[in-house]
Amino acid sequence: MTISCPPLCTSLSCSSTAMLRAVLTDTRWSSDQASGSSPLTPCCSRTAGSLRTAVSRNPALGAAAAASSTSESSPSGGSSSAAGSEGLPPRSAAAILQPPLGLPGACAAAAAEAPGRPGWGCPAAACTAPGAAGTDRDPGRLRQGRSGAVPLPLGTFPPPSPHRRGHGPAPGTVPGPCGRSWAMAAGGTLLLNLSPAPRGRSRQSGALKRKLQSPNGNPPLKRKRKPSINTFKKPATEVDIRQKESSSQKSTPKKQLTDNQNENQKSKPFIKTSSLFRNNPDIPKIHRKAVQQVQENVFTTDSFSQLDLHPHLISTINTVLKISSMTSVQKQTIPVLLQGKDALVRSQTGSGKTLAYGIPLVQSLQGMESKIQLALQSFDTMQKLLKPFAWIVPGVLMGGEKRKSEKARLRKGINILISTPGRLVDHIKSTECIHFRCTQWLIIDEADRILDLGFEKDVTVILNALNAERQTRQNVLLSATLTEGVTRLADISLNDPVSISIADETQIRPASQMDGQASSSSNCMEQENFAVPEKLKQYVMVVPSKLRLVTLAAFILEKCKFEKHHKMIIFFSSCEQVEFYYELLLKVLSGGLESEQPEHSSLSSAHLQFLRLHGNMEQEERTEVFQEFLKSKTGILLCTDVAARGLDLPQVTWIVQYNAPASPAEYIHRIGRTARIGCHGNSLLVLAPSEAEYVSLLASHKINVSEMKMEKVLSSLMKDNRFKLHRPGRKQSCGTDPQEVRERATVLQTRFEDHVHSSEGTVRWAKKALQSFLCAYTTYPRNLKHIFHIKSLHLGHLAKSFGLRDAPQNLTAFSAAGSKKKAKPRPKRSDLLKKTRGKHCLAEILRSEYSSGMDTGVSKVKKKKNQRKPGNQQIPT
Ligand SMILES: Nc1ncnc2c1ncn2[C@@H]1O[C@H](COP(=O)(O)OP(=O)(O)OP(=O)(O)O)[C@@H](O)[C@H]1O
Repeated sequence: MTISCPPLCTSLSCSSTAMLRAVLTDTRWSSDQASGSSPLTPCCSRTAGSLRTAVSRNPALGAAAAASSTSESSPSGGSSSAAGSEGLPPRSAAAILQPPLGLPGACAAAAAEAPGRPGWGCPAAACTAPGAAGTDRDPGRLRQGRSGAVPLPLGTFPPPSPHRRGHGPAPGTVPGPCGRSWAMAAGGTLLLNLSPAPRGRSRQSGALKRKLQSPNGNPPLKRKRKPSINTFKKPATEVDIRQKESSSQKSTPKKQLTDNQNENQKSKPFIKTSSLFRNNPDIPKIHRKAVQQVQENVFTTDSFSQLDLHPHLISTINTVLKISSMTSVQKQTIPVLLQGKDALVRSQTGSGKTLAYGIPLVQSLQGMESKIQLALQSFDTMQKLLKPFAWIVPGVLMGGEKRKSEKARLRKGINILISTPGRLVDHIKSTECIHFRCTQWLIIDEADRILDLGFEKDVTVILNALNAERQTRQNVLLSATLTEGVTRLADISLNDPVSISIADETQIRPASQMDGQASSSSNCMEQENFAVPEKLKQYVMVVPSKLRLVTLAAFILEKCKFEKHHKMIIFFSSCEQVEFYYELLLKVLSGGLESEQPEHSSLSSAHLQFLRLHGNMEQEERTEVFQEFLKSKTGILLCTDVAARGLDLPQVTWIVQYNAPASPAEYIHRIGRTARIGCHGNSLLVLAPSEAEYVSLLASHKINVSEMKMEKVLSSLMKDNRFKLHRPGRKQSCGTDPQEVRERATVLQTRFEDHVHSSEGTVRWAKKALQSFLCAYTTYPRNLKHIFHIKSLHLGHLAKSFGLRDAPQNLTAFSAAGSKKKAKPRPKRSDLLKKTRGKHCLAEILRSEYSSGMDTGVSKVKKKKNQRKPGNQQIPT
């Protein structure tokens, strides 16, 4: 989004990964609703106009802006007089709002490409998103706000989806605004929305301690545990495994002499790996009705030269971007925006939405009279698009950079401002020179995400600020999914928008029809159908908790080691899990075990490159990781939902959802990181037996998934002799002998457990990861509680998937924190972790993911690697 600054802002866009791509230009904000089938359907008339007029805004801005515009200089690059102060005609401005992501996707790329441009490039830090704490979910107030003659009340947007989970964003996450040129960050409001204090949950405080409930209604699998680790009844084969492993190690001189780890292991007391394959709940048969998925044609045969664009722009598209024909969403959106209309655009992931608004935006701005010779500072797409139009200056506000330098940039003038909502609001409140008098475009990208993250309050502030200074503006609102909240946002931000939906079939109703009806988000969820890329194959695998870790490991080995040439993203529900599994998989799958099978050096040397990305990482490091994964042809990225939206990562072949997303919409965004722009891709959703019904939920949204069998995945271990159980006299392994597969899985599990139990620190680390998983689990929306209820989890089984041999004893209080308080608080509860702890934990997760970069209370993972090592005391708490 381009924000016109003192000197000049032409367009304003806010986006965060899930950002609101908002390009403010002239006058209005547009929103759409992709209803109906017809692509270009005039939207219902809106009352938003009144909103604009009604906006009151601190006059200070305008005045301040005017005053500030006296600054001089030219942008770093130097060229001319920047917009500065004097005399320079105000630049037109465009603003693009995106959800705060921390990832400067394209931005980072751009930054890298333009090293000489100070202050440019995606400042890593995510924007600050002042908490949306004040969110008002009352739809009635929303209506009032938009029609009234008063400024939009803060937080009157559509009720944020109550199901947003906190992680990931992963609840935190967002990959920052990266994938997209503009982004706005989400704010603290998120916390309130995402952490539905386990209402509706009747939990017994002690339940989590061991077994929360017997899976599938079977008799409790409770096993009595004594203090001794040898209490378990041991399955003969697994005892053997441990012993055999030990003896086989002894028989190999190399191992004894060269591997300290092995030595240490041998000296440890014998600890049995409990059975992985016993006492698991039955894997239910997946019942899913075959549904006809919504398909959208990505490409058209029409070329950009058919459009009335500046010849340099067409030439740039063809030669720099190397694109010749338009995608469907571009074909339908660009002409509408060129006509100066507002639009609400819904099109599937990876279909080219960025250029759908980027091209008309640049076309619009290149004609402006005040052409300031500023060095180009843009990222990726916008930077390339602007190549022939050097006078159009883009800028990014995303946090991660000192406010002072951002202010300096604003003072010099920016034509296209890309910002997260929180960061922009921060500047609106604290930067005197900022003004929106010349803002011609507002682009709100990833609108649904912005609302999910609870940024309605920030968006309201921005709308009021814009409307107070300029009534006319072209507005665009884009999203891959269209929720009730998005249509409400469209209603207040767009002016008589054209609704563009690429799906051949959609049942999304116009906002006008939703009023008074589908008020609950759950209803909305039930009704919305999502378009899935045609060449995306979706799989689901039901895996008992105990086997989750080894199955994931087997899957990674199969795809990334044996099949090779795969690039994989694995989604987790919390930052702590990402850190934990990153270290664990790195150490066990691609670390120190190689020397154990020199005879298989060709296989063992296959390089598994693990990366991780989450909101608790410093922005600078996130950017590095993003860039590394972007350029890599293979690799495994472990991440939270910070990478779920907006990121345009080429050549990703597999998306694994190790923890199920909180909504079908989030599912769509995650899988949308592959099969982009007509390419092939695959996705795998891992579910516990008790979660199998999620498949039906997906089917109700016309999302088809095929079943992948756990046994087949585990059989991949037959290809990796590191996990072979050496039995004297055993014949050469052949095929996929189920017994041997189980043995190998147990050997692998033992390796994981050995690593986790190698020190107190790693055990703590594992418990912490487990704890964060439970915390996240409590935040599934109420309408999904029948599928994801913490009472369905078996803590002992779950512990194994974190490499723990026993269920942690001290999670009761924590788990209670996430549940509804039922009985009277126990005496010392307040001193335990309890509710506040749970909420705090979740809050941290969320905040960290969507931080605008301004908050200070979140503990970030330090860049120094040793600080992240398991066992290190500085593990974030
Ligand atoms: N007309 C086109 N022809 C070929 N490639 C294109 C075209 N338009 C865009 N692309 C490429 O397609 C990829 C995806 O585009 P983009 O990121 O804009 O998708 P999106 O619809 O915004 O996805 P999401 O909803 O997941 O954010 C980008 O790499 C972009 O360069």
